[in-house]
Amino acid sequence: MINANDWKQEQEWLERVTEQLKLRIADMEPEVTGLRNQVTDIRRRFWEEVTVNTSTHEDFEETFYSIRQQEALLSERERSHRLRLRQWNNMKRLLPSPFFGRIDFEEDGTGFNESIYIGVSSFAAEDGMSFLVYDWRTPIASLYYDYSPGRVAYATPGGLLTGEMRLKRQYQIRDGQLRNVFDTSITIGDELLQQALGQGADTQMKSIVATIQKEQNAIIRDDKSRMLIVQGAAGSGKTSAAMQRAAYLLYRHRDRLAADQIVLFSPNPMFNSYVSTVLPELGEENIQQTTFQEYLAYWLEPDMRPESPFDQLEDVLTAAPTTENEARMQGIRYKASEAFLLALQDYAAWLCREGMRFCDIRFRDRVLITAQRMETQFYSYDSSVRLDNRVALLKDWLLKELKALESEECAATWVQDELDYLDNDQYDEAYRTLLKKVQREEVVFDFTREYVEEYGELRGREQGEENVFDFAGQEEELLRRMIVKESFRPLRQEVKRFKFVDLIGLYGQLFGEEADYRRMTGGTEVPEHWTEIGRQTRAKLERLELLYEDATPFLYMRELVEGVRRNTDVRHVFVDEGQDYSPFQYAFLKRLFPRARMTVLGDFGQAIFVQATSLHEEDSPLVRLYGHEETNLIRLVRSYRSTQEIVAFTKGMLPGGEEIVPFERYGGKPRLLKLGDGKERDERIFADLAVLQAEGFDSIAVITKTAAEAREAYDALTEQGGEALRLVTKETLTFEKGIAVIPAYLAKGVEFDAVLIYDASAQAYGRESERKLFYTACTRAMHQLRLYSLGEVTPYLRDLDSELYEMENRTGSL
Ligand SMILES: Nc1ncnc2c1ncn2[C@@H]1O[C@H](COP(=O)(O)OP(=O)(O)OP(=O)(O)O)[C@@H](O)[C@H]1O
Repeated sequence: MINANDWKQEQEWLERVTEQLKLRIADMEPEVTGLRNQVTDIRRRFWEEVTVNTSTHEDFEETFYSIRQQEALLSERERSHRLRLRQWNNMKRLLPSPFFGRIDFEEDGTGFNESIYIGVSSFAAEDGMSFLVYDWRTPIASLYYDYSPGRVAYATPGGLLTGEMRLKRQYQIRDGQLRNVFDTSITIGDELLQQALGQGADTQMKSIVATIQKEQNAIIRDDKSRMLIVQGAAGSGKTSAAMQRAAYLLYRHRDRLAADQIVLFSPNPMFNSYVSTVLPELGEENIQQTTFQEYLAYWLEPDMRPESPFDQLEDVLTAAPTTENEARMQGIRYKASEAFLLALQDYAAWLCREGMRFCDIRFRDRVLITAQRMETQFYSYDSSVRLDNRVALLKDWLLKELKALESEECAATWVQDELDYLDNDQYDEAYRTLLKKVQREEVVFDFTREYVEEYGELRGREQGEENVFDFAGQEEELLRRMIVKESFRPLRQEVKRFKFVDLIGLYGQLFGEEADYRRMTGGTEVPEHWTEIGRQTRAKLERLELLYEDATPFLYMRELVEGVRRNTDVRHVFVDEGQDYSPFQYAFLKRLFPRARMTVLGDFGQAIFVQATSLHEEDSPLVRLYGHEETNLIRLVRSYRSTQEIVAFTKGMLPGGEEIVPFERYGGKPRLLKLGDGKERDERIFADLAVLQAEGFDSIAVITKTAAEAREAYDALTEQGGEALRLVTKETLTFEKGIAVIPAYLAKGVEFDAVLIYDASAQAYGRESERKLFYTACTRAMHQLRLYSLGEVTPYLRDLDSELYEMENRTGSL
């Protein structure tokens, strides 16, 4: 705390800033409202203000300019309104807590010591010459996060500025009232951080701008790397850093970066809702949020059904040790690897020589163009032309062929049958609608104009002049063409969408005999259990299903064949829980977003999927993706989420966990309860839930291993009388307070006041491969962790110092 005099001065400064804010908010209100009204007014009267006359060329030109002028006026007002509204909203956001930090800084050579107050946005003095509050994202504010008092330096667009920091101070201001002031020397206020972390879990992630730590600041402000990789322990603030980084980037590049040019890949839909308020809280629009699964579904044909990653994981978790399951595991690993990516590239090269597969083009139960003809045509092209370009040539050829076939088809008997169905009214109706379309210049198909022109002309002649030729014959001919053209339309569209390529056949053909696979992919190494992997893959493909591990390679192969689809608008791709993506998926993302920088945040300690990617190795596929030069690898080892006791317990079960440093915040030790049977366990959990709620813990999770177990636990606890329980499934979209029953893999990325591990027995968590899943579940706890075990306890706790937790046996004694 500071002395009384300082306190008084700070109080006065706060009052001054608050008063200024209030004045400016009131002053600006009429301007903001005025601009909004003007915009509405211009929109409403847009056409009244425009002179529309298209009689002559000059009139037309005048009309054109008049519309352009009106448009320019509207967009100028809209821009001013947006700008002023933003300033106004920023001031309103500042009002309850105008600043949270201050540094006193004397820049070398100036002899002038300036007090810099830092808040969630900038607030300029009325003269516009100085700032009463600096936005936390300004270059000078980085001093606050990076240094303690003493010699300091910060980067500006004009170069490095050095000087002396004489003071660093933190404030707690609530509802405009000064509550606390701390002078800090080393890191940013342990006091503030203590208070922030001591609070209960929330259904929405909070912004951390007042307490960003130095190593997190490096992530937030990294503006140079093409690839930024953050390996951080559970609860080390990776997601928090990612969200503040988005806010920082939007601020720094406001003139050229919009919120929808940043995409965040989240672990599940519920997580999207959890982080969705951070940016609006910071005065920024939300960035695009999606899951990889959503992205796959978007790119795949609607009739393909990709498996969800959670179903894949469930299969892995519940798999008995059979050859079939072992093969699936091998398949997942292999299909996630760089080796498979390279194999597919080799496969594309092989397809240039042989093996392409096409689908017959069928029409009314007949084959119009056979796959065999396409193949012959395809391999007649110059062999130096790339695969996708050759496929494009074939597409053009097919469209031409279809045109010729279409003409021939006019004579077919089915066309006559259709013609017979048209009665006179339909003839006339068709004529009238077509005529209207032409008059409105909304000609949809080429034939319409042709038909209407000729038909109209014929009618004119019929009515006025002598009928010199066979009118009925001509009309029938036109209608025949119209009918055939309409029926061929879907064929043309399918050709344009490359439906003539048998993608499923192409992918399936890879998974045949081992020797064939080697031949097609240039001698690639083949994983163990190849025959079984192939059988499983093809069985799914036959049902138009794709295993999760196949979805990305399948899309990748499609791109090799049909050409790359790219999103060049997106400038930043953030991948949270980055350890859960395969090297293959990263390579795919890189191709998909060629103009984007990538930020990958994750924790290899929480790598629960078989296809996990290491984030911390200097020479991982992830580092190789953009190369060492363009990659920055940051490690976070300080964990903020859980109490010291919970971190000490959880890190003990993780190989390499010793390096994790807990933040000094204390609560009770984790409790391990050994119980006799399921009923006893459920009764005990039920009672514990009541106690925890009575102690004020609002957000509690009963974490299970699988979805089926979550359902069981939910039913059992509901039977005990628990009414307010919520079962979380992979479809759950929102994160809510109360008691959640949730499988561990869906609890990724989120946190709870108290966590109860439903089954911590060796039977549930016995395999080494599930250690990280167990660790992930336990690290969701902020304040309290309880583990319930029927029979033998999971071996992950075997080597733990028994001092790290409290053990309770059946009788309830410790
Ligand atoms: N600098 C900070 N100031 C205040 N709170 C922080 C800070 N850094 C992290 N936290 C808090 O720590 C908790 C964990 O943060 P976050 O969820 O970002 O961690 P994470 O590394 O993404 O965790 P995990 O990998 O386990 O999901 C959150 O409650 C967050 O608000």
